[in-house]
Amino acid sequence: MNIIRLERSGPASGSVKIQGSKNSSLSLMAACCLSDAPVTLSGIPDIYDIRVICEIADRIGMKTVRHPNGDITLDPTKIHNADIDKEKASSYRASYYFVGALLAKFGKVSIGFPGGDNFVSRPIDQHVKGLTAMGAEFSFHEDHYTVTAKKLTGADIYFDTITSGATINCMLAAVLAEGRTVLRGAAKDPEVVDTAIMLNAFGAKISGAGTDTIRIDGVRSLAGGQHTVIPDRLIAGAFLMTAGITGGSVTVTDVIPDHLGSCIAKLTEIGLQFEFGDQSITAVSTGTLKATRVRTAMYPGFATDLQQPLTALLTQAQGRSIINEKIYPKRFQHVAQLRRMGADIDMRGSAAFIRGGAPLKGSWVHASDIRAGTCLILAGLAADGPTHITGVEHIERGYEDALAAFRSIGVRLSLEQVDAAHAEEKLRIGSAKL
Ligand SMILES: CC(=O)N[C@H]1[C@@H](OP(=O)(O)OP(=O)(O)OC[C@H]2O[C@@H](n3ccc(=O)[nH]c3=O)[C@H](O)[C@@H]2O)O[C@H](CO)[C@@H](O)[C@@H]1O
Ligand SMILES: C=C(OP(=O)(O)O)C(=O)O
Repeated sequence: MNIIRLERSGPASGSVKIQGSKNSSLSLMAACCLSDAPVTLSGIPDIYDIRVICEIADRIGMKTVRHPNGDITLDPTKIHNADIDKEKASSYRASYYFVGALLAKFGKVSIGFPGGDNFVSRPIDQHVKGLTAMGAEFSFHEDHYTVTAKKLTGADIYFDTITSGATINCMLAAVLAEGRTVLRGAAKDPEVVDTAIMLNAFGAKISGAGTDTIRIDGVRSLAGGQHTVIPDRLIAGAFLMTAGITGGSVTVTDVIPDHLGSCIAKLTEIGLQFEFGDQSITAVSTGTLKATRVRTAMYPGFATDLQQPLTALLTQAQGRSIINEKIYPKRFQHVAQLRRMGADIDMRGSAAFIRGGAPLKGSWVHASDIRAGTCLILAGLAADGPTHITGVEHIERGYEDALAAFRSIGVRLSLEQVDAAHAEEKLRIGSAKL
């Protein structure tokens, strides 16, 4: 099996070109099914979830071609069924977008349950509620679910909670539905806006994306075209934090600075300084960090996907920090791993109390999901001795080439092959010491 080995590398220094957004790409790729002509997408990262989508697309008849310049062309003109491979659908989270994207055209979608990072509970009741209001019927089976709709009709939908997934899924379904759909309490995330911009360019009638009320007037068909995905604000945020934990200077390029507002505000409270270009942000840190309090929230609040790398950063901040995880109250799998490295963190319900300044020591640790992986890389940069991270496949779900990106700012890390039994033994010894 592969592991990442890294060690303290001094102040990070240099610049990183930020890849296209994973979460937006997942939505855009599925949204292409709505079109009646080929679509070319630029900036789609070459990551596990995208490769799975290409395989799913291939099986339903949507040919995808990755060009030498990295663009992907998807041809939805020959889609012949909406029977989505169960296992592939369950190997990543956002497979549910195929429901919204195929329901109007086929009247029935069969698909595996969503997978992806597991934070104990990730319900889809708001997807069910929204699509049901538009005329869909769900039926749940052991390893898959089916959604049928004789006709999709516009509806007034009040979400019970703010969800980017259900907002996008209902928006996709509404594009070819009959009449007007109004989504109230909609998510304002940049990924929602990116999807709406692309669909509008192809002929959809969506207004209000980026606010909490989105109106969609159904159209008969969409022409294809070209679209460039937005940059990955979550990867960019984690690189800014790398400057903080190493006392260095890191520039992220090809970003949209506005998408990182709450992250930058929080890092400023902690003591980082920033310079902005039109499409770049430089974070500078002396390495002296102040404790803070943070509550995760939906956009434009502090993103839950940045909570894990922030936890690593706060283990090195002077004083007591409190992180309150409001989106996924149990998203703290990384805490046990940080404790193994010497971090002083108490958990009370959905809050982590971090006494900053405890020295970290390199250890064997497991990345249970993408952002836990980023968190452990950051912690490893503040630790004495080498850190060995297992669960590399989770990190690879989010990063096109995490090693190259971290190396470009001077981080010393490598991918090593080890015997799985050896890694398990090392992790077992580490947890027995806790
Ligand atoms: C592929 C993708 O884009 N993943 C992101 C997306 O996940 P995902 O789209 O799954 O997350 P949502 O925005 O839907 O979830 C936000 C909140 O709504 C709740 N909820 C969601 C749906 C539902 O039907 N019922 C319900 O109660 C969730 O439990 C959570 O508390 O947004 C999350 C929150 O920003 C991020 O962590 C993920 O990286
Ligand atoms: C939770 C995440 O992804 P997903 O929703 O795809 O599991 C993430 O990107 O941090």
